[in-house]
Amino acid sequence: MSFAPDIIERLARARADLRMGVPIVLTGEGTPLLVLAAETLTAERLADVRTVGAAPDLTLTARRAETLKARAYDGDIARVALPAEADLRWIKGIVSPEDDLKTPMKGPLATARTGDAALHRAAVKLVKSAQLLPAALTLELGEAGGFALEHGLTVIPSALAAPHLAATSPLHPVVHARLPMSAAEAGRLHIFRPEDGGAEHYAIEIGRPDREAPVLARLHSACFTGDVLGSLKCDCGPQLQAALGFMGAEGNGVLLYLNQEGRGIGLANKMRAYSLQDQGFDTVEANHRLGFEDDERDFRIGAKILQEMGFSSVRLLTNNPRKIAMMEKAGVAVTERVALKVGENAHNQAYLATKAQKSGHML
Ligand SMILES: Nc1nc2c(ncn2[C@@H]2O[C@H](COP(=O)(O)OP(=O)(O)OP(=O)(O)O)[C@@H](O)[C@H]2O)c(=O)[nH]1
Ligand SMILES: [Zn+2]
Repeated sequence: MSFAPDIIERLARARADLRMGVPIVLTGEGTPLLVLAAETLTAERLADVRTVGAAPDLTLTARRAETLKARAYDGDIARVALPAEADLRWIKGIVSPEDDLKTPMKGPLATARTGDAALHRAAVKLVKSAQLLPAALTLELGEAGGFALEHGLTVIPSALAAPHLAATSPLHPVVHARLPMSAAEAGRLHIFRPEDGGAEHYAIEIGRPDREAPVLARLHSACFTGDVLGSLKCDCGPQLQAALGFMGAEGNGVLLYLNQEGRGIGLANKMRAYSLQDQGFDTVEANHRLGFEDDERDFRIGAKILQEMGFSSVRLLTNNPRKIAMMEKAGVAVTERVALKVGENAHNQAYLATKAQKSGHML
């Protein structure tokens, strides 16, 4: 019998630690690494890191490095040597693009080209999975166990963590209850909870769809600004209402409300992207300047929930070919694509055009 947390539980702890600014320790084949999320780093902790001995690096994604004109010798990441005089402001300026236009010359930045970067890569992945800016202050430790014990830090063995950072967590139904809605009186809301301590996702079942036939389905990603505030910058609110309306009119359907705000980067980062959009960058460029890929969502979650509910084929309401491909790959057949074009306005025309040009959306 053991009360000790397993690797999934330790990863959940590590994410919470990083979000609060607490360091964690990554172990693996190479030298153990002390990891702090750059976004939540404080001046006090930076000063503490400098007392440990080794010279810290600032590990960034290659996307962010490209914006900073820093060479990414490690492929998808870059290890920037932290100059001895660099203070907290300097670090925040490197990892966050808010001031890119005000202070465009941040370099030249020296990046490491030798040594093993596997743990640095794992560090960025972990920080990103905590929905923080994908950048970490990383410091090689002589020894991990005693240091972690002395400071009460969470230790993550990277080999054990890797499969869980790449996989979709299993999800389990928690509860469901009747929910009459204006779009459909015969509604039922199901709550699904992932095993990894991440956000819950919801399924809105309308009517009692036949599990043996393709169900009219929508994978909707949370958009606080569009869904709740009626933002005109995107088409999410009208798409949500139209999808529920179609299902109500047919009498059957399933709408998955996936808590993957901002295409998986979280609301804070989406607002950072919006601020970059106000400086003239489009939705894809803004994500890249922040260090993210165009779309960080894991659509396998949607397939898992549908399968858990007993569905194996869908008529999918979408204009996004990636959603169709990912559903098929995850084992849910898409027998038909049902177009969902609503909510175009003067504010979101460029956004929709960019999605068509750069993300392959069907117009
Ligand atoms: N990062 C980022 N996310 C955005 C932006 N505008 C909207 N979003 C998010 O994008 C997601 C909307 O995606 P969906 O409605 O599923 O749209 P889609 O991928 O275009 O696919 P379909 O609507 O099915 O065609 C939501 O999570 C929004 O919060 C933006 O400018 N930047
Ligand atoms: Zn939106």
